[in-house]
Amino acid sequence: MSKAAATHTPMMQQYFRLKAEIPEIMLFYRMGDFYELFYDDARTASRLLDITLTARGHSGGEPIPMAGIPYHAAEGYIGKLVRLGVSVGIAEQIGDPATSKGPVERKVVRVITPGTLTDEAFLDERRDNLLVAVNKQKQNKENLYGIAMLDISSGRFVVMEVSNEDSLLAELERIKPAELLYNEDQAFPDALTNRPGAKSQAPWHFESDTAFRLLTTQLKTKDLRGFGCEHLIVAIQAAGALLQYAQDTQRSGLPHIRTLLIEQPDDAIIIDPASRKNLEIDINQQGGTEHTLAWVMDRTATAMGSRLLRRWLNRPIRNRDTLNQRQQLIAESIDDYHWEPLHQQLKGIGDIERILSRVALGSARPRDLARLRDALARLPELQTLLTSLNADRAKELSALIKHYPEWVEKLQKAIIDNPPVIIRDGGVIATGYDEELDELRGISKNAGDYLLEIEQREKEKTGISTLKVGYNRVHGYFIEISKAQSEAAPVEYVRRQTLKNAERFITPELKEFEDKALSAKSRSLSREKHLYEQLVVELAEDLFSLQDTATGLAELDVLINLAERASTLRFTPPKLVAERGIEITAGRHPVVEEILEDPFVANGLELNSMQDMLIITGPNMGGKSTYMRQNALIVLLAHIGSYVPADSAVIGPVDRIFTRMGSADDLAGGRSTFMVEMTETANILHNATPNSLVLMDEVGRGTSTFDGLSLAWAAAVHLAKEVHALTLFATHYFEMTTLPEQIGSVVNVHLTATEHDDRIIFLHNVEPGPASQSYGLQVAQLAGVPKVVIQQAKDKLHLLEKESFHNPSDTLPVISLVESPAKQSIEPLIEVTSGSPMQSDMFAQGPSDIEIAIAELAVDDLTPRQALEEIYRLKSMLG
Ligand SMILES: Nc1ncnc2c1ncn2[C@@H]1O[C@H](COP(=O)(O)OP(=O)(O)OP(=O)(O)O)[C@@H](O)[C@H]1O
Repeated sequence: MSKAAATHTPMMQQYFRLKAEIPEIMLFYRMGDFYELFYDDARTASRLLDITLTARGHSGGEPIPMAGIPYHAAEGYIGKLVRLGVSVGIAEQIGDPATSKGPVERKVVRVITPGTLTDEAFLDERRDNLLVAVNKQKQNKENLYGIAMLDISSGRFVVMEVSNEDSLLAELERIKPAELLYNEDQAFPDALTNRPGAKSQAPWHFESDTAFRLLTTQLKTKDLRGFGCEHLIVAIQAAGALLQYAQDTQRSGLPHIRTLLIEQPDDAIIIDPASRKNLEIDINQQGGTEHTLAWVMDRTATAMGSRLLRRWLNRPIRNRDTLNQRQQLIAESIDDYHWEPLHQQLKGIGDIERILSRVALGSARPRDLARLRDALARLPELQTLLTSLNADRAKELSALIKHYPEWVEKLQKAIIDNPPVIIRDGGVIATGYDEELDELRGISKNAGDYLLEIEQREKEKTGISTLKVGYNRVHGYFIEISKAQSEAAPVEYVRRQTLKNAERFITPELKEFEDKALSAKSRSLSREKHLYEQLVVELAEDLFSLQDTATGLAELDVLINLAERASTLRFTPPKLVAERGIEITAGRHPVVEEILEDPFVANGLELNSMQDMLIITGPNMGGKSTYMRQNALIVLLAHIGSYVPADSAVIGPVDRIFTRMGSADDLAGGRSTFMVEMTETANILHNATPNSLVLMDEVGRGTSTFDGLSLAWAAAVHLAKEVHALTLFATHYFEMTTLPEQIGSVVNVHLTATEHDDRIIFLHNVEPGPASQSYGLQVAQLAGVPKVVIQQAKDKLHLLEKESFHNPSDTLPVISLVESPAKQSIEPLIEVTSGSPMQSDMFAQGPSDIEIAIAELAVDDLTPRQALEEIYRLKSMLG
């Protein structure tokens, strides 16, 4: 303790001791009915929570800044702080104030951090809340990254390793950690360390031996071989740091963490952060959840199902057997609407996954147990419904889910129908569950009746008419008999008090009643608490089996949900095949179709080894982006096991989905729109494979026409000739439509539109061949650009078209491909030839006559007179 601290009051000294245990964490220090915060914690809390900053006395001669939060309202404030990324430590009084010398003993009983939340009140029920640790190691000159993640509210604990920084960032974008721990001795990119909730940890947290010991102790195993991850050293070190942190914050065992799962990057379709954003899987471009794929696909009955569905959508898998098994269950559920009663049953199940974690951590609330009781009571009916499905996965899930008749009976007997939120004030345990509790409750409730009963009985027994039972605070319960009759009191009556006209007695029975009655209330409360805790402990003994049940129910919920969606939205089962390619007939965009009031125009797609790139042209607003995205979403849905919005779909292996689509500046990252566009393009060119689905939308539009077109061209050529990726390439550069003439596997398609009364009508049909017209001005008119501007644009367009006709060498470039001799050579040769009807580039015109004249002036050689003449000449050229 510092010298200054030594001059503090004993209470403040205790505060400092506790604060030193968790220096980085905001400390809530319990004082009676308040939590008090001091110094910087008080200042920060006052700012963040908008609460008054005051002072509590002086310490070391200085006023102590203080902010107070009422105990009963603490939950709301803590929730707000944690959502803002602040971790909170709770110091409770654990000593007995009556017997304490000096300040009552206090202890930090819990630390609540953004990534280790379990309370229902703090969590978003439809979103995983993950704690993640990352670690890095050089291996053969390459970096290897280890990632460990834990959902403490379900016990799911996963490790993985990735081999480069991009993959690391991509995984983090998928996982979206609420809190992220990284080794402070290692260099990580700003994109990682600047994430909200990122925290550096001392390097020794990541030591192998400690990690191994912690993990084997937690998982109760001798080594990690059983989990198949003993070779993932870098990830295991991260897992050790993570587990240590979780244990430190929970300050209790974590029995619900019992296994370690491995995610292999190759098991899933890889989606980089930009593509994830573009595809709007569960978060839209604005950061909301509306109009996303999850928004359409999620009608799950339980919150745990909803979270699992989001996990699936964010990590589509590639294992065809698993996917086919899911499809099989969906198919059977659609038959005869089997999904409907199952969905109804699941609705009554609730979020038992999170309830069970709270059971494991000993923090389950009465309503948790009531919900668990109601959920378990539904299992027999649900199991019966499941038996009507023959799919292998249905049988496996049924085996996982099980029955718990003893628990249903016990919980039904133990917990009242609608228990209060907390156990503190009692009223949770039902009558008839425990004799002792019933008796204690009976005493406090029926004390009056009982006393009358004793009085009546004693009167009859003794024949003393003046006998009555009474109570005062000093002497407690007594039997009072008038002086005159007091001699007739039986021998077991013990004299307690003599009054002027009466004697007061006590009997063993009354004494016993007194003991019971006086303490009945508090004893019934503590008995109730004890019984409750016992129930939670006993439940925890069945934890593993109950957790399996929750896992099975969550998956069943997702699959039943997919069956409902398929049936309601007219989806069909995709065929997953081993041959490369994608063939879709009448595909639809699941989200646009939902939002659109007009009918959605379905479009097919055919990509295979003979034809692996489509150049897509068509007017703005014609539906190019929609078409490209719908194909990516169909592929994605097929890889969670879902049916897809198409009349039919045959899908070969897909290892990655890349999208390069409209982007904004990355101002925070210091990158312009064009820079973002090119970074994403580079990523695709480097990493795409023949099995990758690549969507390129208007590549090159962020720079001058010549540069943009050249880049777009070169990128397309590289993808078509070198990578052979399955590519959809939308462009407004009409010149790109000549590519199929040079590369056999590239095909033109276009989105159709037609003109009616000078207005454009979009037909949204994908047809073979290039678009014949661009309709840019019509779309601008549609968008409300002022009439005079449209007219001016039309005039300019005519002029440009005329000039391009008369003076071909001044106009647009058409690019012809020179066979690229080597793999690296992706540079096209630009030849300036005839113009194009599609797009004219005002800025790409050659210099005007007047510009040429000015450029040719030899200014230094002119006399003043000649200079004046030149000015006249130039001016006349303007006229
Ligand atoms: N197949 C379709 N059926 C019905 N409506 C469609 C279809 N495709 C697109 N649309 C409608 O057209 C709008 C514009 O589509 P989209 O953004 O895909 O056009 P685009 O060709 O990519 O335009 P731009 O070139 O300006 O980016 C969509 O928001 C949707 O309302």
